[in-house]
Amino acid sequence: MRVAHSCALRGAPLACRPGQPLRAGRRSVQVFAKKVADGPKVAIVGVTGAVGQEFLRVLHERDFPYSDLVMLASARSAGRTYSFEGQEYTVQALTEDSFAGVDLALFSAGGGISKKFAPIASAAGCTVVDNSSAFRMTEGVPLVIPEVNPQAMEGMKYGKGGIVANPNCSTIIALMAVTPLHRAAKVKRMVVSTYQAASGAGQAAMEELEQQTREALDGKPITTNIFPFQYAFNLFSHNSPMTDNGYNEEEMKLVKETRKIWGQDDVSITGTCIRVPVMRAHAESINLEFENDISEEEALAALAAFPGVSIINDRAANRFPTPLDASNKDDVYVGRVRRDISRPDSKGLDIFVCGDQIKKGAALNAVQVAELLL
Ligand SMILES: NC(=O)C1=CN([C@@H]2O[C@H](COP(=O)(O)OP(=O)(O)OC[C@H]3O[C@@H](n4cnc5c(N)ncnc54)[C@H](OP(=O)(O)O)[C@@H]3O)[C@@H](O)[C@H]2O)C=CC1
Ligand SMILES: N[C@@H](CC(=O)OP(=O)(O)O)C(=O)O
Repeated sequence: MRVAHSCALRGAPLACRPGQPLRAGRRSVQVFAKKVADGPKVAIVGVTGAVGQEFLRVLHERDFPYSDLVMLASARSAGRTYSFEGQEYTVQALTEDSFAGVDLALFSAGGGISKKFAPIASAAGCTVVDNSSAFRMTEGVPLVIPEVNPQAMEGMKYGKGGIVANPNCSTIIALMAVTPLHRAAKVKRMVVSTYQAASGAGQAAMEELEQQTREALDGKPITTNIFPFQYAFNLFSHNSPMTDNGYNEEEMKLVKETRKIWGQDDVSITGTCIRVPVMRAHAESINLEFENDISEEEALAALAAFPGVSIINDRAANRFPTPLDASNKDDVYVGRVRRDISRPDSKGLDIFVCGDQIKKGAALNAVQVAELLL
């Protein structure tokens, strides 16, 4: 039976409906709790973080069935409470015993925590969807975008143990747009330039961007805790560690993860990742070289037919996707679809993509993966 409840996250009164963003400041409307006796017992690891909070929103929006929820974070947050679908939950400190009786865990507390605790959870029979980079390139661990390669996790189910990795957010957003084109004309080479939002660096980075913006407008000294540079009214090379070949780790994730997800080692990929002062949606400019001919019309038709992709491509109005179009949305937005005139043939395209980093880039993709485990 469907039961009406109000819903609140982070203590603020929120009104929400399945499939709709939560809205603050109104009295509650009807929502349909999916707490069901025969659903999985679900743990959220890193529940207090930017992605952890989004997990709760997405579970709610998608009516994800669960029999119970366990909220886990560091010892710093133990005792904090969240109200979710009409019930109070107390955050517990993550320990090795946290997964007894838990069927499914959504991890988003950083790679170190995943490395240590995901195998412990799996050994206890809990199936893990890991949002960190810890196991993405581990052989035998599927790296899944449900619209692209759901077959990679065939046979896995909640309550049976095992780890599924959620790809890097820039990779997910790029491949949501490029995969339909790849299927239409086979990508040979891909050149990606990203414009990445603060959310990719966590809740504290989002707060720093907001604080610095106020400080800059007020003519005050700029506080820099998260990044070594002023972030407001600035941009800089992605903050992930530099590797020996001059690419940073974020750029190399795009290369390696794309090859694993497509199961194709011979695709050539290069990328430059930049952090821009945008709150929560990443943008990416992508140049593509194909094995076969593909026209702009064919590309647009392939994109329009792909689930989870929306097109904003109005040349006359100079209206194309923006990070704000994509913010808080499930879909990835694609536009600026044009033939690459630097080539003599019809085997090159440019596209521009925007996707919400916390939603499809992280929590939504992970919950869609979890749905495949039901
Ligand atoms: N798919 C992707 O591309 C993305 C992946 N991620 C992954 O998710 C992780 C979290 O991202 P985000 O939510 O943005 O980060 P936040 O900094 O906003 O949140 C971090 C979370 O991890 C928890 N945590 C930190 N230390 C511990 C600990 N020792 N034990 C248990 N929990 C701990 C924090 O709990 P507390 O509040 O108690 O400190 C908090 O809940 C990232 O580090 C990254 O690995 C994130 C974004 C995108
Ligand atoms: N890609 C995120 C960072 C991140 O969390 O990546 P990963 O999950 O690959 O560690 C960003 O925008 O910076």
